[in-house]
Amino acid sequence: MAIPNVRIPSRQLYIDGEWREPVKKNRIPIISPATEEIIGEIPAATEEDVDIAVEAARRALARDDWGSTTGAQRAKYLRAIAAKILERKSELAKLESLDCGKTLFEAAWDMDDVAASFEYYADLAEALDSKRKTPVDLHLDSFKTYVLREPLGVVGLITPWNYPLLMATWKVAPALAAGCAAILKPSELASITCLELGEICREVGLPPGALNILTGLGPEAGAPLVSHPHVDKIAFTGSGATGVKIMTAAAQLVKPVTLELGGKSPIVVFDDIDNLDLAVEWTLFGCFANAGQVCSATSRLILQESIASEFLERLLLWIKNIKISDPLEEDCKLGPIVSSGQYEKVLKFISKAKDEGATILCGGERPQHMKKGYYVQPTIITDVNTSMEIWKEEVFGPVLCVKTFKTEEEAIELANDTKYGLASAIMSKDVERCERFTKAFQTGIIWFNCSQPTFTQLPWGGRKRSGFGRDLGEWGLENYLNIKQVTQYTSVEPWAFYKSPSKV
Ligand SMILES: NC(=O)C1=CN([C@@H]2O[C@H](COP(=O)(O)OP(=O)(O)OC[C@H]3O[C@@H](n4cnc5c(N)ncnc54)[C@H](O)[C@@H]3O)[C@@H](O)[C@H]2O)C=CC1
Ligand SMILES: NCCCC(=O)O
Ligand code: NA
Repeated sequence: MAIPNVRIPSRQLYIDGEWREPVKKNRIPIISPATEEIIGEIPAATEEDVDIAVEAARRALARDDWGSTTGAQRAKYLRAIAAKILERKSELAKLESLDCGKTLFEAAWDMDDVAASFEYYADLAEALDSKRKTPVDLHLDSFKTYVLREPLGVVGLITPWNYPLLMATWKVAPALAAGCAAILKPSELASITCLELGEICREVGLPPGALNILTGLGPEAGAPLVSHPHVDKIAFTGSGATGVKIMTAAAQLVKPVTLELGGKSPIVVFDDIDNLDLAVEWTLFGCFANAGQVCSATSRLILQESIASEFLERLLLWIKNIKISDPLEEDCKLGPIVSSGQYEKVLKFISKAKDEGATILCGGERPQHMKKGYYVQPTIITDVNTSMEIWKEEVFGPVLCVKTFKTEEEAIELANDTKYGLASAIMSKDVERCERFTKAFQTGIIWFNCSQPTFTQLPWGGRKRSGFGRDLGEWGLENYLNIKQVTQYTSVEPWAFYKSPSKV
């Protein structure tokens, strides 16, 4: 096994610009998904710590060094954070790989994306200065009006373990760019790099309380954040079940939420593709990258019948080349699932598919050569029907299920046959057909002739049970802004709605 030359820092909660022991002094072990060993621990926040962090955030907003900053001033902090991420890229990538099991290559990719997101929102923070106050011309002599874009306030950011620092960044960077004070609650399954973000913020001198990081369990640290009366908004990425709990709790206070809740996304492959291998590779990447633990994973392959057997044969050949190993090993292309709970859940999905009559074309078990760790072979499931659980539910593992179609109408019907609506992909050389599918797909993200490439500038989010609201791009920034209209009466004439007593 590769021995990582990286030390896991021992950290406390990051509150008010300082490391602070949780009030109840609880800690949670970090379990390596590759070895099943305990490799460290993280602090476990509870309601008491949430209260302290919320107060620190409120004080930051009330202080000039954060609450009265211009976008350009905040951009300097964001750029300094980006620079530190890049400086520590190799160490952070290793920490993330150790923590959640993603391959070192993908973790390094993510760190580049993290730095790029901070840079991107630094640009948007600067641009915000000229858009902060926008006059609206009513073409009236007696009124002058304008619209202000202001920071929304204290925001709670609750994030998952599949892209630990990147998912946090998609929320932290725009929240800070907007001028909010934020409380980040990363997943208890992968918090190491999010705590390092705290250290980076301390080093770059981010004003105390602007960002607070509370690690801990969902019900203990996440739920009190959602129900806290002084948290003005919750932005969440994670499971549908938790999304429902968050929306229900937030509704009691009429608190706005944005929810990114994953999916069961289709990839539709037509027989007119010029290059079979190209389509095969995108199909694999779309479902097996990050061991399939991707909210937008295209985990339903909808394949034109005329090329089905040839396509599946090619898939099987390509799968043989996927190196399954410790994620820190060079060229590893498939690491373990994040935790024993998630591992068991993935295997249960596979065995239920078998019980329901589907065929496991390949994979379906732990790889023989991996004696320890939560590894699952890349798995392809055929003979699937639309009432099976494997067709309907998000697996969040390296499991692809396949159905064939004859006509375009049938393909669209199968693609949209899901309660989710995050992403869809189509592989075809017919541009007009791709455009017809763009209109027909009931999702927020559409890929043509690829699956998964994600760019900071573009909106990210879904519809149906995949949630609502958008991360990334300018839409990501809007999440953290309050829109305030100001209407000024400029006439010297009385309004004259009531009869003036002076005229009686
Ligand atoms: N949309 C996405 O990107 C993700 C989807 N998932 C889906 O969720 C399934 C389960 O994964 P989990 O880790 O259990 O996801 P989860 O939704 O429980 O966890 C996500 C975050 O929510 C927090 N949380 C949990 N309960 C909470 C509560 N009552 N109030 C406030 N915050 C709470 C967690 O601590 C974590 O920070 C996966 O199998 C997958 O299907 C998981 C991770 C990411
Ligand atoms: N490529 C980023 C995917 C993000 C997500 O799983 O939520
Ligand atoms: Na972990």
